[in-house]
Amino acid sequence: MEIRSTSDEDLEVFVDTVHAAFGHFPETPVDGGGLWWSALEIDRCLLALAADGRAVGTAAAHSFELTLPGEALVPVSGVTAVGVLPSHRRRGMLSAMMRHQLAGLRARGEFLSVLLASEATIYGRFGYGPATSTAELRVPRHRAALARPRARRTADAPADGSIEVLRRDGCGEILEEVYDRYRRTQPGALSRPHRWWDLRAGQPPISPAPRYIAVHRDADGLPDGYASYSIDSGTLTVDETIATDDAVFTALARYALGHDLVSRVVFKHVPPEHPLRRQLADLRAGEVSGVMDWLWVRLLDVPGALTARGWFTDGELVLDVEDPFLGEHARYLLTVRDGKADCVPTDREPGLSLDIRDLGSVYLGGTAPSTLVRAGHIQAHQPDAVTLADALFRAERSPHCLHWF
Ligand SMILES: CC(=O)SCCNC(=O)CCNC(=O)[C@H](O)C(C)(C)COP(=O)(O)OP(=O)(O)OC[C@H]1O[C@@H](n2cnc3c(N)ncnc32)[C@H](O)[C@@H]1OP(=O)(O)O
Repeated sequence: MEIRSTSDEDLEVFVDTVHAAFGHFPETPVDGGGLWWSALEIDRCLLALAADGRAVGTAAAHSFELTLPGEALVPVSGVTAVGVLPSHRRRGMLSAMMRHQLAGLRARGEFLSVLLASEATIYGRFGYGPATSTAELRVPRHRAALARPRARRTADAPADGSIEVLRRDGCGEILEEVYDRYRRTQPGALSRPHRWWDLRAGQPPISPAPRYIAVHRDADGLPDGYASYSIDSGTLTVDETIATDDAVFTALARYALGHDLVSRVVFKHVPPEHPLRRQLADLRAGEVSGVMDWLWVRLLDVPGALTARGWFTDGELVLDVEDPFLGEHARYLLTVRDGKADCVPTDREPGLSLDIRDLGSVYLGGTAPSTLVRAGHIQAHQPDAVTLADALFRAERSPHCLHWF
């Protein structure tokens, strides 16, 4: 087997191979664009070739920016389009491509790689851990009243602005600008490169699917949030609600929940613990369903990754980190002072011993280390190390990612 990078002339075979691996036929181009694969960076794609030279496996990487806790923006590779033809599976092709790709990412100086997994059983062995979750919140309209806010200044204070209804086709620049502002302060969010909006490559509201967009504007008329939605058989489905603050989210949710000729509102891609459920007068009216892992994170350089994010509690913790796939094992002293971390090799006794995939899961603050201790995946050598790790790794708010790639 050979693994090689691709160039422009390989695009067709790459796209054909990945579609055959997933068992789909390539979509028909819409106005020359709008296809997921049009956003591929061809020099970042890999083909695995069988002994006879035929392409049998694929993997690709997008160049994104990821927002870490503390509003740190770092480059990451978004691994995607991973596939092996059904005729060539379980012979180690994926493992070989992962090894090749991770080495390449390190050679680029990247310390993090991320992906969305088609199946949750595939990527742990390669050192990826599930770091964010997503869910749908379903609200029947007859139980959609919002409670009166109990705090004086709250997210439910009416946002001082207005909502305008536009069609997707007329407002691409607004969506791009608002999304970009939102993602810079949301831990776990990925950038959406301009090319994606230009090519309409992705899922709604990036893709060409027809959508209405409720655009929220502040008191000065500047867009600061949007909800992209469609209505079918009495269900209003919101693809994504992007808001630069909580009051704007509430205003957009109030708009969706107040829509006439609708019996149910489904908010897709919300964090499972979204405050909107708490804003409903009837706590049981908001049904959280379809909870699933979304962004998987892989650390490629532990000190690089740990010193890049922001921290909110001071402390000192020794982490003993095993990376079975890359055959690495090291012990680090993590020292956090005034929001910044120092991370150096040490031979001190560890507080926690953990697999690199579990470090990926706790890295963005979306999974408490104590949960993985209780699950039997992280070993705690001192009881207070767990309490300290929980305090150290938390983020300013739950990490969340809703970009599909
Ligand atoms: C980020 C993304 O793009 S997600 C998309 C992933 N792709 C798909 O789901 C498309 C359909 N599936 C496929 O193309 C293939 O089955 C792949 C890519 C998932 C696996 O490719 P293979 O070449 O068969 O994997 P490979 O032989 O290297 O297997 C490596 C290990 O993973 C395991 N494994 C592979 N696929 C799966 C799976 N779907 N579920 C559970 N375990 C799996 C193998 O059993 C093997 O385990 P071992 O190391 O304990 O022996």
